Amino acid sequence: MNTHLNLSQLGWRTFFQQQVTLDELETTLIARVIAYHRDHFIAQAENGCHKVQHHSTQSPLTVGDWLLLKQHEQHWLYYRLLERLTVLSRKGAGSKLTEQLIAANIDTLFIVSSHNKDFNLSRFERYLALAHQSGCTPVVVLTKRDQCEEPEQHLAQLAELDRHLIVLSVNALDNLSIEQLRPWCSSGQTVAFVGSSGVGKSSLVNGLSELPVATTAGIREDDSKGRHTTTHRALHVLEGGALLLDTPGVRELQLADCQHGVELAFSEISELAEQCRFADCYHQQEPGCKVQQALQQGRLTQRRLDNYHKLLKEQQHNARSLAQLRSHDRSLGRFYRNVQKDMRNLKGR
Ligand SMILES: Nc1nc2c(ncn2[C@@H]2O[C@H](COP(=O)(O)OP(=O)(O)OP(=O)(O)O)[C@@H](O)[C@H]2O)c(=O)[nH]1
Ligand SMILES: [Zn+2]
Repeated sequence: MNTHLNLSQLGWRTFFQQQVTLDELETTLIARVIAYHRDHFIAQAENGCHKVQHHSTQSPLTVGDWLLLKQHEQHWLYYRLLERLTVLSRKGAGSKLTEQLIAANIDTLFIVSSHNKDFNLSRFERYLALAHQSGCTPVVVLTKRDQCEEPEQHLAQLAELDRHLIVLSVNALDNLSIEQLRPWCSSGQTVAFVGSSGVGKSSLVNGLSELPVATTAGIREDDSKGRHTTTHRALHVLEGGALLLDTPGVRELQLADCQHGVELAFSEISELAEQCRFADCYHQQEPGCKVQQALQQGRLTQRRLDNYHKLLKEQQHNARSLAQLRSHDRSLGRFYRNVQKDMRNLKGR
């Protein structure tokens, strides 16, 4: 990344500015996290990149976060995290339930799928719920238009899902075709791409970049022994000035604490459900169920209703497990504090 980006090119805007006091403006450095590691991160400020130590006791950070840093001798120290405009998170990998921050302050989430067997409405619904929950604007990009006989069919199905949804249909290998993505890629905007393997995400990214992203991906930094090491950079500048947020692992998205996002992604079902006779209607056999009525009248498909129930169930399961985990963490924290207090009391005796 060009080390001479100014704050607005890095995505700075009024929402963040309003959180900084006059005193902080004078005494701290504003920076954005562009790469993240277990015990330190790389933050980019107007005066260049800085390696900053981070401890597990400090609030968790993720790529895209805005921070205030304070100088101490030769080092920059993490001082304060600014409130996020959007945050993308997911359930932790494997059976261990933790909430993982994927990225923060993304403006546009490009949901990529191809115009072929990968095209799957339920998968779109999952991604849309996630985008809505995070606060990012979802833009669906259908690739491989050149290999599809009837791309219009897919467009019609997506319009049925949500007629306000922005859907672009492209040949990712044709630079003229991917110009359609440009309106979301201007300077100061932060974008990310999600979608299954092989749908054309890299092709899109490379088509939108001045340089192949792979060649710009390394950051050289000096480790504690003065050796040069290279780390993966998660924010890249696209042609036109947008920042591309690219981290591994966004592909196996699961829902966590995402009921609001599911309700937004299935807004017509939520609206119907509000009119059901019973407030706790399961939309199965209950009399006066507006959802079942819409199904029978062909205004709603069984597939969509099933996926709505499936995603809600999945997110409820995750949310419950997360709540248990948090309460466990809290009681563990209390236990440690009590032990520390006891030790102090013992020593003080
Ligand atoms: N004809 C055609 N081929 C495409 C298009 N988009 C991608 N491809 C091809 O599909 C293959 C996969 O594309 P990638 O861009 O690597 O897909 P990806 O989503 O980045 O895949 P992962 O890196 O596995 O996540 C490549 O051989 C591309 O050349 C398209 O719109 N039209
Ligand atoms: Zn009902």
